[in-house]
Amino acid sequence: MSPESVIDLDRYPLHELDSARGQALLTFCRAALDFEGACQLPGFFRPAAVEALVTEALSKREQAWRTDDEHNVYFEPLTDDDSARSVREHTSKSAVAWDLVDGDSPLRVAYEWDGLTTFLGQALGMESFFRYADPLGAASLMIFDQGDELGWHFDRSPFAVTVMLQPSEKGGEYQYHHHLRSGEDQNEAGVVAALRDEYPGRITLAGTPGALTMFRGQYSLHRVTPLTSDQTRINAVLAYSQKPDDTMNALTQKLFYGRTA
Ligand SMILES: O=C(O)CCC(=O)C(=O)O
Ligand SMILES: [Fe+2]
Repeated sequence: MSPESVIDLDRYPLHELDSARGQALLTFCRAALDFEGACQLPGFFRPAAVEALVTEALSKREQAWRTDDEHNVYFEPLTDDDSARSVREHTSKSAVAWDLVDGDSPLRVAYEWDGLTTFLGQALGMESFFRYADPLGAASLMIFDQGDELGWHFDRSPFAVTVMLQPSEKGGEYQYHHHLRSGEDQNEAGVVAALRDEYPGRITLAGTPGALTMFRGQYSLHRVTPLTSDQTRINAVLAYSQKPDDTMNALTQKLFYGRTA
């Protein structure tokens, strides 16, 4: 399978980034990321690839690692005062690790193509940008069932990349508050207000099948709302690092995938 059969290069010319359309695409992505902290490209994966990946994810359900945890927005120890650290969030989902993804999976074909890595690094404005070398966490398939959600949180990584494969019917939406904090200002009052649904400017992104989303989740508080109907939400999470050959530590592997590798 070729990258071209997975990614719609007719619409998104990743193989010709120097062309006028390629440059316009990069300008569009950078502007969207600056403007609202996220850039969504609908129809990025072709329908046949999306369909194959939904089948693949569901066929690996038994091997997926199920997480069901309480945490705060910082993934730091919960406190019992009235700070943002004390607010309990819930996250549950099932993750199919990278080493379980098929050799000829459309996800592997896309992720391992340098053309995609180069494009994402340039769109996200990163001077150094590498595929993650982790055998479990490089690219994963995430499965959300009824009641599953990702509680409000800030990411550790400055950027994240996902591809929607099967949206949920009800709930399962990506919501965020753009730039709620910064490197200099934690804006704890704003965080507490957002957690109480009392902060303006909440943005909701509903992904369509095949849509690629880049977002900056380190300063934007975000979540995936609980799924309230039984249609499974499935997406792929593509991980990258600013360092070459970067991996997770064993503890993080255990937390996300239930094992080390
Ligand atoms: O599933 C999503 O749309 C968001 C994923 C996310 O926020 C994360 O993996 O930290
Ligand atoms: Fe996140």
